[in-house]
Amino acid sequence: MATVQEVTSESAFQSGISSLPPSTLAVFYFHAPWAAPCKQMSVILSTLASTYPANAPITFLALDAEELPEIAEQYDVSAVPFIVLQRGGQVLETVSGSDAAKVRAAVEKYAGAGSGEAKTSLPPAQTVNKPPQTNGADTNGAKNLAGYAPNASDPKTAPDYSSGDTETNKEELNTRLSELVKAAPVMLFMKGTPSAPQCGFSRQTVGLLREKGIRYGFFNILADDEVRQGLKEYSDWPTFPQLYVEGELVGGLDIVREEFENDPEFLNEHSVNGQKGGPGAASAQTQAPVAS
Ligand SMILES: N[C@@H](CCC(=O)N[C@@H](CS)C(=O)NCC(=O)O)C(=O)O
Repeated sequence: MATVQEVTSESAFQSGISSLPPSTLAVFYFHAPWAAPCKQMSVILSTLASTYPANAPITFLALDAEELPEIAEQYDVSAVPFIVLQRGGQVLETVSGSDAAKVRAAVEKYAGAGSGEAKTSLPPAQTVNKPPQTNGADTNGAKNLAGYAPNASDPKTAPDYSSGDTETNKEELNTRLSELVKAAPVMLFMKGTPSAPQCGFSRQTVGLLREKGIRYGFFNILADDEVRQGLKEYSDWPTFPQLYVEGELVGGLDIVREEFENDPEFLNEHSVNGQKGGPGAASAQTQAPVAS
């Protein structure tokens, strides 16, 4: 049966894909070790892979988006989990977030169904009735409810918010937010991505961080309305961007700009040239894509 192969270097990736027959469907799975939803997606993908025989014209490759930033950038990975389906060098489809049914439907659309003898049960492939998108500006459709409210977009299995679950859902959301704000030592919650900001305030904040050589992770709040609205309440801060250092809110663009003006040492230890750089500090700025 087919398995998911972890790719550990760019050269391994390049030689791996260049040796694929043009008819083989390649499924690239970008993940990050700290992103809880990736744990679930890893299980989903190995289960899905196991439904195909080893000699089927399909290959599953897993890539750590932070370890392999150039490949992640090449495929516009702005959030993890992120799945790319490619054949003959052409990207056919991408799936952002960890909706198992969506991933399975996409793979089956291009590779046909596997034997159906999955190691563990998978949700059936289905056309998901998505609720209306609240953010038209979402660039990649990323919506990461998985791990917190699986299949929330499926009306048959979506949690019933009217039946007294509200407190639990809020707790789950707050747990998720408290993890997200600490996902990297410096975390920027912004509209869009550093390479394609969707709002002038976010663009200027990215510009400042870049100018100062700060290493940071980012989260595109346009891709997740739950995080967008939840974070306002969680941090009692009504707008974006929001910059966090070690999980603590610094503020928006105005505050960040003020901090840089008033304190030449501000975020210095997180800069590429910072004294406390540690391993990897000499490398280029890290913009860790964060689960969204
Ligand atoms: N003065 C603010 C400007 C930020 C701002 O006004 N952001 C607005 C427009 S991009 C916002 O996030 N509104 C709430 C929302 O869109 O959810 C700052 O320093 O960050």
